[in-house]
Amino acid sequence: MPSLYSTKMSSKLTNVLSVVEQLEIQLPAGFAAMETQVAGHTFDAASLGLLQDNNGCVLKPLGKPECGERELNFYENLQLAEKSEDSNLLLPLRSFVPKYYKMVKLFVNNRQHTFLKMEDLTNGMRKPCIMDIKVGKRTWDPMASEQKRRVEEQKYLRCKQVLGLCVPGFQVYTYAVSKALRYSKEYGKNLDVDGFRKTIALFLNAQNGEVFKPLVFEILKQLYSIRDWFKVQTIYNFYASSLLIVYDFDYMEKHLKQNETHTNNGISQIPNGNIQNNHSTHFNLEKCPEYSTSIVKWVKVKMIDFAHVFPTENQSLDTNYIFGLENLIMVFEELMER
Ligand SMILES: Nc1ncnc2c1ncn2[C@@H]1O[C@H](COP(=O)(O)OP(=O)(O)OP(=O)(O)O)[C@@H](O)[C@H]1O
Ligand SMILES: O=P(O)(O)O[C@@H]1[C@@H](O)[C@H](OP(=O)(O)O)[C@@H](OP(=O)(O)O)[C@H](O)[C@H]1OP(=O)(O)O
Repeated sequence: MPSLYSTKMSSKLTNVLSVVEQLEIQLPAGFAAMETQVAGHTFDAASLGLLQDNNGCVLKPLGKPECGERELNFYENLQLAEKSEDSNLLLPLRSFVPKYYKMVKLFVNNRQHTFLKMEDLTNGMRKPCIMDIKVGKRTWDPMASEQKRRVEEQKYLRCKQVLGLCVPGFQVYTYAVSKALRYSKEYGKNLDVDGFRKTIALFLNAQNGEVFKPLVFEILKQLYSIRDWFKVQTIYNFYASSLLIVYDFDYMEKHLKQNETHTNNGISQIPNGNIQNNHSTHFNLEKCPEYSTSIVKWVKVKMIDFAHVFPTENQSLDTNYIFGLENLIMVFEELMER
């Protein structure tokens, strides 16, 4: 069962802060535990979670030394993309990841920790629906121990081994209740392929099987751009990296109400794409100008978590990531077809 998070900022903060308080974690003034973190390492005896500041930024702790260093290098390389011999590939990659500002040192519990300061993808959203989707059948990196490989290969089995995708966490606002429903990794670990599809529909607030197509359309548009990049890049292998999909339910609700009178509750049809032989259709986005509205501002698809990114060995495509990404695109395309 999901847990309920209040819509009110203050009580949501209280919810999360209580964990911090219980563990007696002291945070620097102006920072709080990130209230919209849906997956990943959180505050407990062994690790730190993400923080947020008052200026629309999140701070991700570096975590285990080897992971932290890899993620820091990844972002700093991107910052220097103009000077790189791979600038033609690195510059577009920048637009697929959160804006990175700098590395900062902060005291937590009187101990200094290093954080990566970056754009909060949920900033400005009143009812952020957030899904973390880990991409790839293989979620262990070349340095992983036998034990780590075994553990990774047993997790999210019925979903990850078939689709190359898994859901370590998400939250969604719905028409039914005013609070966000939060689903943990335990929910994700029990999903099979059909469960995954249904979970995507749930995340998109599908009504009687129908989704708000401009939303799916925008998600697909952003996924296609990422796929186009993966079809040419041979620099990196992205192991255990995620796509974070975020949209603002508040905006969608208002948009639907405004358009209720003339677009059948805002859920409209678009020219059919065609899914044959299990190949992705690639909708012709230019043929659907009605969906290219202000929606772009409240829907984001970004790549996150680069703790297990490695240079490719033979300058080959990242087929592990591409496999998962293609399947994700197909799940969204199926929803456009309904
Ligand atoms: N830039 C961002 N903006 C908004 N939310 C973010 C951002 N980066 C991370 N998050 C939130 O934090 C969560 C965890 O992020 P991330 O996967 O980077 O952490 P992690 O601890 O490295 O995860 P893992 O345990 O899988 O290694 C995401 O699911 C998302 O909810
Ligand atoms: O404990 P670690 O070494 O930090 O590895 C975690 C891992 O424990 C965690 O698995 P689990 O808690 O679900 O069993 C992984 O979470 P996922 O469920 O999202 O796969 C983390 O991703 C692991 O962290 P890392 O990716 O840095 O190895």
